[in-house]
Amino acid sequence: MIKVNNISHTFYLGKKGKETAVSVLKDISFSVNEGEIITITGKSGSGKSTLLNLVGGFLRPTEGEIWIEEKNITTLSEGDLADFRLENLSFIFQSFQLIPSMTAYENVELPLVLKGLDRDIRRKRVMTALERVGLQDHASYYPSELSGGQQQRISIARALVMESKIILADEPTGSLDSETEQEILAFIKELNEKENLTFLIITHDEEVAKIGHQRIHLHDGEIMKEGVSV
Ligand SMILES: Nc1ncnc2c1ncn2[C@@H]1O[C@H](COP(=O)(O)OP(=O)(O)OP(=O)(O)O)[C@@H](O)[C@H]1O
Repeated sequence: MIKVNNISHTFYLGKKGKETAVSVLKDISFSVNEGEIITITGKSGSGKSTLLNLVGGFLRPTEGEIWIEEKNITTLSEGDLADFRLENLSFIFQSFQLIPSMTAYENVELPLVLKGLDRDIRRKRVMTALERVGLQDHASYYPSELSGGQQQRISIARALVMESKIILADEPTGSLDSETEQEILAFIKELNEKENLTFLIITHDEEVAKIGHQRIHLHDGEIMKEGVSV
């Protein structure tokens, strides 16, 4: 389902002709099966976000290929990549990235508006997504009226509403207290088990990493250890 083949990534900083090369990822390979949770840990600066941005198609690798759902995304044009992302990938962020002036309902609805779907279809899908995260009664609340855990659930609903099978998560519990972190992790596990959703989660937290069926640890842009939980 996701295959990362010998990815390397280098950023070039400074003026053309005088660039400094910063090698951030070196020869990374792994694959993720449908319905699997993979967690990627590593210290700050180890390359986790860069790897997530590559798999999400926001960056193109300097070397190597990334295959998602049998498609080599590294060869897609910008337009095709944007369409592919919309159809196949959803994202969850540490900071939730909800729009403060929009209600929970409107935040979840937004990607469907961008997709150009009709109002009736949108309503059905938004209410189903809100039910799936247990917040159907909070549709008219603004983000500031919700707890951190509830805001993350709304951002998960916004990911679910797209009905993609793969969710990429960047420190999904990084802004939550430990009790709420456990609640959100249990919810991610439930979604994974009940709905066979695939998660790629980056985290610096070993506790969060434990939910991975497969675990990768990055050190200075290289895979240092891989593990399979028991
Ligand atoms: N756009 C960029 N241009 C140049 N260098 C970058 C860019 N993005 C990231 N880097 C560098 O790449 C390295 C890895 O950064 P990355 O954000 O992937 O690490 P990370 O493990 O996600 O860190 P954190 O946990 O702090 O978010 C860092 O040294 C960073 O300075």
